[in-house]
Amino acid sequence: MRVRPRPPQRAWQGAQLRLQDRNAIQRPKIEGHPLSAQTASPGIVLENVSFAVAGNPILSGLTAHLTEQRIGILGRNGSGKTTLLRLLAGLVGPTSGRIRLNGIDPAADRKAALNAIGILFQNPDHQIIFPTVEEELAFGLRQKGHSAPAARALALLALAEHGREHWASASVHSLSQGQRHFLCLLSVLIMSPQTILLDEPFSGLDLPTQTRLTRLLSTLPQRLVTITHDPAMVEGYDRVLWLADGRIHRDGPAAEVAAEFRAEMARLGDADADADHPV
Ligand SMILES: Nc1ncnc2c1ncn2[C@@H]1O[C@H](COP(=O)(O)OP(=O)(O)OP(=O)(O)O)[C@@H](O)[C@H]1O
Repeated sequence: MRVRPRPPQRAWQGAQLRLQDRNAIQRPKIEGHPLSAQTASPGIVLENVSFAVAGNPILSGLTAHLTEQRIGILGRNGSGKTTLLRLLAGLVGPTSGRIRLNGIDPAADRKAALNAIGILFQNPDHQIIFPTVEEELAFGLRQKGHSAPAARALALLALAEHGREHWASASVHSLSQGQRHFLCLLSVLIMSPQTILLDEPFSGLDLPTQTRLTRLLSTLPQRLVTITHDPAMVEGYDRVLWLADGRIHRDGPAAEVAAEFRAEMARLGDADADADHPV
């Protein structure tokens, strides 16, 4: 659960991400299956990355080269996870240091970043911008150059593959929070990005939906970067960065880091520690 007020620019950041570069997007012809991935990639490079707001450091000196397919960013509330995700997505640039995703500077090369990166925000209402399911799914495809009928056909195909063809003309407001979340995931997958950034992907979802999504996510060929405060979410991953107080506290094999994190959280819980403790 979030314990801090969110900065104002966070609201509608998904819509902004999708709308602000509307005119900058190329219109290449997309071929192949809508849910297929693009080519594998050299990875994510963070070189001494720092980010500050009005002089207050939020992230400090992050350095890592991430080439694994399943990467977890683990940390307590306020540790800087979402800020790191926003930097990786290029929604903001670092105050100092260098970020590259598959060779792209995501804050500088918006056009390339929009094609290469998909983001699933924690709150689907920060992401959905169209009134119906079909329009929501078709939007990105239209931006990528598909004709309206082709985008519609691909949207219907994606829904049918998940047994949701009856959602096509539904108003997004008629869907539950979990269903809207699932729609957002489909909107990301239909674009076939190389890298998918997931912000607390199971937040607000019931257990069957979590199980279904876990299964779906585990089959994806893309690189996934998942941010979470829940070690169970990432312990089967390849690598986990543990963020604490805006720094990388620990970086290593997922099972190891998740176990250490879990033990430390249990220790803090037993000590009835304050939620703003740096670790
Ligand atoms: N634009 C901003 N202006 C001021 N402070 C900010 C801004 N963005 C983030 N912060 C602060 O930076 C810290 C890290 O925030 P961030 O949202 O990245 O944490 P988080 O690990 O994702 O937390 P949570 O798990 O609660 O979502 C928090 O103390 C937050 O209040």
